[in-house]
Amino acid sequence: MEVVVNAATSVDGKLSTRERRQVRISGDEDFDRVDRLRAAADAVLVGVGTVLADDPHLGVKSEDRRVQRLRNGRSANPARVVADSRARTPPDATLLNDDAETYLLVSEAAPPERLATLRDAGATVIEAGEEQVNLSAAFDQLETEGVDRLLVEGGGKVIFSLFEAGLVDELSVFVGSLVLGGREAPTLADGEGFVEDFPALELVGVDRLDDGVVLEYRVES
Ligand SMILES: NC(=O)c1ccc[n+]([C@@H]2O[C@H](COP(=O)([O-])OP(=O)(O)OC[C@H]3O[C@@H](n4cnc5c(N)ncnc54)[C@H](O)[C@@H]3O)[C@@H](O)[C@H]2O)c1
Ligand SMILES: Nc1nc(=O)c(N)c(NC[C@H](O)[C@H](O)[C@H](O)COP(=O)(O)O)[nH]1
Repeated sequence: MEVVVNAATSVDGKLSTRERRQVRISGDEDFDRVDRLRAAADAVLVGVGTVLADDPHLGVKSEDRRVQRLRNGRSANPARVVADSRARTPPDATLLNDDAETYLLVSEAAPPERLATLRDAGATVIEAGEEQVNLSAAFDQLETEGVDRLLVEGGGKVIFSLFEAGLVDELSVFVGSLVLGGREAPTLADGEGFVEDFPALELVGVDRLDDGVVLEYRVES
């Protein structure tokens, strides 16, 4: 499976404010670029922290692109995937609506009654890992469901875990012209952090977009 990570950060590497409040970091050109990435993906993944903070939809915004997907024999929208070890996704979350299929990646620690509620709300549950989701094992199961290209839209904890597990193939980051600051504010890669064996990135693209830049990398290890 090809795993593509995309995020928008402030110039100091933050994904949002210390209150985890969404900020408009990029602009319309970047949102259109993200829409193209979504349209090219079989599924779009976020961590449950992002679901709780932003209640995202994760669908393709452009009707032309949805129509093109249907013409190509695909679903109008990519599937939605939430890394959600303890099944904390609210049953009324927007991404559980009927616009696309939704997979919840959970661990053995997820309470069975939560799983029953979320299945009733339309989710397909994939279990992998004891305490936290074992992303590598969960991705193997997603692949059997036909997910060959997965777009990851954050947040910082999930992105770090994916790098730690060596699962990232491509990374694109829109760096906006603003400073959010705050040592508690989520960054592109949170979690424990690396002290050695940092992921090796090859810079393959630099583009000016909106009032910022998009940096594109291929991940070598
Ligand atoms: N600017 C952007 O592009 C962008 C994109 C997405 C999110 N955000 C922001 O990021 C913040 C949320 O990020 P976050 O880091 O708190 O949460 P996150 O979205 O990374 O979710 C973290 C949660 O995912 C679950 N999880 C399951 N398996 C995991 C694993 N193997 N490793 C790590 N986590 C696993 C855990 O329950 C964990 O608490 C919000 O403030 C949101 O607005 C910004
Ligand atoms: N490209 C981009 N520029 C930004 O300035 C910004 N704040 C995000 N943030 C991503 C984000 O945290 C959301 O999760 C999804 O953008 C929501 O997606 P929907 O519109 O609900 O489909 N992304």
